[in-house]
Amino acid sequence: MSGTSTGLMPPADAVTPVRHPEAPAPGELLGAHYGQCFGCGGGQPHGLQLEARAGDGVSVTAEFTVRPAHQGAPGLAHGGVLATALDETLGSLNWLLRVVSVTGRLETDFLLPVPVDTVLYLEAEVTAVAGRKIYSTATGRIGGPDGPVAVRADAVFIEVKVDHFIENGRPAEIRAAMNDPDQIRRVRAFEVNP
Ligand SMILES: CCCCCCCCCCCCCCCC(=O)SCCNC(=O)CCNC(=O)[C@H](O)C(C)(C)COP(=O)(O)OP(=O)(O)OC[C@H]1O[C@@H](n2cnc3c(N)ncnc32)[C@H](O)[C@@H]1OP(=O)(O)O
Repeated sequence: MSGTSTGLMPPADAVTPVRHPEAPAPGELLGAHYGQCFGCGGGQPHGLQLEARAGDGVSVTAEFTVRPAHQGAPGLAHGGVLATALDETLGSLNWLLRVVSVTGRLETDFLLPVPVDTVLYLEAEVTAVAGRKIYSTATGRIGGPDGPVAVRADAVFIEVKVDHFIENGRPAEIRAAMNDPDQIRRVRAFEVNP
């Protein structure tokens, strides 16, 4: 069974998403938005270390290999980890729009069990934008990029300013991030005036 709740339906005044003219070229690796991110950061040994690439239009692709640290049942990926992979892939659409946004709502369908060592082939695209609300959808396939869909999600992300993180993040990590020129460079790729 699969369906989409009304909170995920774009309103009548929603517009077609526009790829930012300075977005990374199709095929380009996007890199982590934060080195300590559980979804994409290289500094998290048990994290997903998901690598996303720009696609055509306002879309991305990504791959994630399920490791033993990601189990829920014996030999199978935890559903929350799979939801994280979808969330992270959807979050990397920020690079294509060049806005900063956070997940407001994420609705996930789990269609097939995903064993440890499986590569999950993810695709995500923005479907509509209404003010600060960014509507998007993602799939995760197994067995190859054209294999069966194991997980899918619909989401609404909400555009925020960088202040969202500065005001809400734990001060020690915020200070470290603001003192890291590489982190500041990444934020500038999203926002003109971070
Ligand atoms: C120096 C440091 C640098 C760090 C540089 C990092 C940069 C790169 C970060 C990228 C990160 C990505 C990472 C992966 C994705 C996560 O995992 S993000 C983490 C999980 N998400 C969160 O923590 C979000 C927590 N929620 C919140 O903070 C607040 O609820 C939100 C989402 C900001 C919204 O609050 P708000 O700004 O007060 O918005 P509000 O005015 O209530 O609503 C605005 C509109 O959105 C709608 N809306 C709000 N919430 C929802 C919802 N849940 N469902 C549907 N619609 C909603 C409202 O109905 C409203 O619609 P309209 O009235 O305009 O039609």
